[in-house]
Amino acid sequence: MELFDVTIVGGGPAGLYSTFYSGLRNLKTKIIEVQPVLGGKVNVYPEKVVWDVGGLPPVQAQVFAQNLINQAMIFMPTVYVNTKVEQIEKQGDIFAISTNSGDVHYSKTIIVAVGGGILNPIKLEVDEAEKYELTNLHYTILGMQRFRNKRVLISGGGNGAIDWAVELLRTAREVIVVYRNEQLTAHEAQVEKLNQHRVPILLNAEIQSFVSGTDDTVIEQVIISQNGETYQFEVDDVLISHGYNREKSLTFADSIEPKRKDDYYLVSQGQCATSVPGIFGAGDIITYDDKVGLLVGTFQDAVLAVNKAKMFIDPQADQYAMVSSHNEKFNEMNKEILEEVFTGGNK
Ligand SMILES: Cc1cc2nc3c(=O)[nH]c(=O)nc-3n(C[C@H](O)[C@H](O)[C@H](O)COP(=O)(O)OP(=O)(O)OC[C@H]3O[C@@H](n4cnc5c(N)ncnc54)[C@H](O)[C@@H]3O)c2cc1C
Repeated sequence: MELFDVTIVGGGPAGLYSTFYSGLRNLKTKIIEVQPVLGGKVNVYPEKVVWDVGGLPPVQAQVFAQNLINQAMIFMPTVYVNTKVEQIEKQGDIFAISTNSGDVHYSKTIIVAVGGGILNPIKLEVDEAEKYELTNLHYTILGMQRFRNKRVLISGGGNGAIDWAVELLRTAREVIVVYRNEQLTAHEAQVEKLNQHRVPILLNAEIQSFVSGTDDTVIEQVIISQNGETYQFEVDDVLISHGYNREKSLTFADSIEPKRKDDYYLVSQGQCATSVPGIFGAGDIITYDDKVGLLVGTFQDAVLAVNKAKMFIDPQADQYAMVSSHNEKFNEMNKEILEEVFTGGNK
């Protein structure tokens, strides 16, 4: 049995930064992620530009995710992907973490960083919709180029849908928004951008069916119903942004008390601590007063959670890590980086 100091469940921004910080604090670290790739929710918006992380120039989300992964790997943690944590139980002083592959991982502490859980897009309930998923019916956008000069119909009126509509204005020939409610619920400023570009927005409207062309798997027309009338739109692509269902797969065994009724959450106890000594939380999964559910919030949580884990294992430990400029761990790497700066890469 290999025992780790810290096991981080979830490889999104909170889990990745926890991994880095845990290494910085000399903790033997493991990270477990259910998806085949690390990065968490940031992988849902790879081409979006992220502006609101301090000290970082505006950066495409996919580059940002890769930077986070690179940083997390600096202290060579043990990494499991394609691995779903199913249950956590207490065995004496340590935790046993069971996964879908049947393996059990052992750890002195755990940082739960599962964000919104395992997210699956809410699918469209229209006859035979699945058959178009391999061609021009999308639930997320992995690259803008595909939509260059295309006519794209978007179904949805929340932040996700409207953010995509605004992004698509840069590449698509035409964007049409269809939403079943009376009013869009997205941020006003984004809606205003659509209005400025005179994007047709059909409210009280929903997709009723699709009409394929000669290729039976390609949508050529979308039939929309609105206030008892039906309308037909020629399209190149259809994007459905109706939100996500959260798979509540992670449970806590009876050896772990107290937990909330739905068996998914531990009772939170202020910032990043849970009611269970040795289990901490970071990122979107945890709540506390004035919690910031953004990337910057995940970093603060990660630092707090790791520091608490460190002090749980060693109550005499410093409360937080030495600042990076004084940290001996970076001495060698600093030399390389500075040499590169001074020589402009020409050694
Ligand atoms: C469209 C969109 C745009 C956004 N834009 C911005 C922005 O511009 N700026 C900003 O600051 N924030 C933005 N955010 C918010 C930001 O992405 C989140 O705050 C951040 O991703 C939360 O990180 P997290 O690590 O807590 O959770 P997540 O990113 O959700 O990561 C959690 C990870 O845990 C994994 N997981 C879940 N359950 C298990 C399990 N049982 N076993 C193993 N792994 C599991 C999941 O697969 C996932 O990879 C945006 C969010 C969205 C949806």
